[in-house]
Amino acid sequence: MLKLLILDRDGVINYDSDAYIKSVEEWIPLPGAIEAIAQLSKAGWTVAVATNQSGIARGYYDIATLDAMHARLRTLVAEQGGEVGLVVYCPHGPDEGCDCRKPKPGMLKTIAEHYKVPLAGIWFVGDSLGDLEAAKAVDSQPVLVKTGKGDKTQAKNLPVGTLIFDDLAAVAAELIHH
Ligand SMILES: O=P(O)(O)OC[C@@H](O)[C@H]1O[C@@H](OP(=O)(O)O)[C@@H](O)[C@@H](O)[C@@H]1O
Ligand SMILES: [Mg+2]
Ligand SMILES: [Zn+2]
Repeated sequence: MLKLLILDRDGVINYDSDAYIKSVEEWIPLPGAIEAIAQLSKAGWTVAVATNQSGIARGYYDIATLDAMHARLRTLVAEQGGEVGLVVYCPHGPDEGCDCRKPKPGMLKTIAEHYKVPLAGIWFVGDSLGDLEAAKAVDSQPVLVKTGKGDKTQAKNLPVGTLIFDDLAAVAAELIHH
């Protein structure tokens, strides 16, 4: 069976900002995150991404810029000998009532359907409560990292069973070495 790991983007792979990540220049990997994805990939994991990007709906940046950020992610991981799987984003605003914006699980379902694997038990790594709730909604495993908004999120009422790690590197170490 495919070893699938799903990651949130901002605050997990790259630094987040309350001013949104609006350009490739603002898209800066967190320490160890690129290496973690490459190591997971080389260890046989398929690493997919599910990210809210309401900045598109808000007009802060366009799809071409978003694609350039994701091309950069792929390039950096490839330089470490790994690869990034499907990247799914929700470009909608909070008031559009779409099915893909977390905490709705639509993006997780899209990824699972793409790879033809069940979502039950799949680890979804995020820094926001909405990430964890999206996981819980489809019986995936909510995993919180303390990077990005994770420190603040940890103080909230987390879904039962949420696993907590310092950062993506710690998640990768757990999955690769256990
Ligand atoms: O963490 P992921 O899902 O990869 O992306 C989060 C971003 O889309 C942005 O999400 C926004 O929330 P609103 O969309 O404005 O509620 C804010 O939290 C921003 O700080 C953040 O950069
Ligand atoms: Mg995030
Ligand atoms: Zn959406």
